[in-house]
Amino acid sequence: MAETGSEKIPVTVLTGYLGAGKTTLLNRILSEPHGKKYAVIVNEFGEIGIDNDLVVGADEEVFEMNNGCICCTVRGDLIRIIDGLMRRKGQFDGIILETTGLADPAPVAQTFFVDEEMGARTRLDAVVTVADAKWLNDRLKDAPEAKNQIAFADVILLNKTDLVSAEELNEVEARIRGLNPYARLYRTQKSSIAIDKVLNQGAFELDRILALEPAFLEEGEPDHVCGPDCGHDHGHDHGHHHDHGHSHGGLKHYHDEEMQSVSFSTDKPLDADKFFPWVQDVVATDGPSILRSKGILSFKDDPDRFVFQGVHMILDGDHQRPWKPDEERLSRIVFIGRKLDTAKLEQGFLACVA
Ligand SMILES: Nc1nc2c(ncn2[C@@H]2O[C@H](COP(=O)(O)OP(=O)(O)OP(=O)(O)O)[C@@H](O)[C@H]2O)c(=O)[nH]1
Repeated sequence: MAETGSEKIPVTVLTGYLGAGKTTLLNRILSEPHGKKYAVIVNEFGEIGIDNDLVVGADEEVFEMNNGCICCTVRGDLIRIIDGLMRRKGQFDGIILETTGLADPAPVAQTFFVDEEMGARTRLDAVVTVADAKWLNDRLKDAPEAKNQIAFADVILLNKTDLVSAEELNEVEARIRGLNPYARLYRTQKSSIAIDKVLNQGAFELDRILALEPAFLEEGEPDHVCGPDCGHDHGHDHGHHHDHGHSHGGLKHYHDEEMQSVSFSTDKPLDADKFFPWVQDVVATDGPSILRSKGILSFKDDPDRFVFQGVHMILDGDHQRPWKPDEERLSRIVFIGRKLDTAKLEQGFLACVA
């Protein structure tokens, strides 16, 4: 078992594939009247910082790490942020770290053991994985990260139970159990779960993880294969594969062989009557290759921020809150997927300007 010294700050790592329901869970946790104060760290995929803005109470508590995947380029950032938090000890009861949907949780968890300072001041409480009941089976076939997220979990939320039949649900649960028979598993809708099933679990078991990955405690860079243009010096490769983000001009592309993230923004108000038909058409046509889409939008004559979310072809959207007087009314949208036609997406988005 990991040490559970009471003076150490518990860290909950929230993981799960793109669009599974991590932010939904985070918002639930932060909205509950638990009387506790949590520091939230969000590691996001893409440069325009949408997740940060989707977290409730985002103003004072959320620390964002945008420039790269958490297991590689931003591990230093993570250590620095937590170091800063430690100086404010006593002001919060725990740290919740939401990783990008494409992160392998192993190197993230590793940070808390390999870095001496981190190990002395924090304890990894649990890796909580949100799994999308509708899409998990497909992702287990084509995304190694999805498999690792399940394998490393201490707690699994089998989410979006409303989108599948009872039979499909049993099937996906059996698949999860095949990969990880140990985790506590809960079936959820909209990540609805009692907070005490997720936080303060004392569940992260180093022994089990070492059985899965003997090199877990090795010093140095985490184990994965970087893309050809990563620019990082990795000492060894134990066969993980990971996606890395690289900024090219104004756009940020994430890619290994094929996964990429493209984002666009405009400060001109959008026309809702143009935007919705366009985005519906985009996901209807390219839904299988677009794994995730999301945006924060400013519509003409609308005082509220509109948050739009998509997972493959399923779209969701709602008014979030009024734009603040001093806030720049920037519309931002991100698409994450394979073989994206960037120019066409950009053109389509900009054509939605009112
Ligand atoms: N039908 C259905 N939709 C859900 C459920 N849980 C979450 N969603 C929706 O799924 C979409 C993605 O949810 P998020 O919580 O943003 O997912 P995420 O894992 O944080 O996504 P990334 O940060 O992009 O990886 C949103 O539109 C949610 O409203 C559920 O149980 N059922």
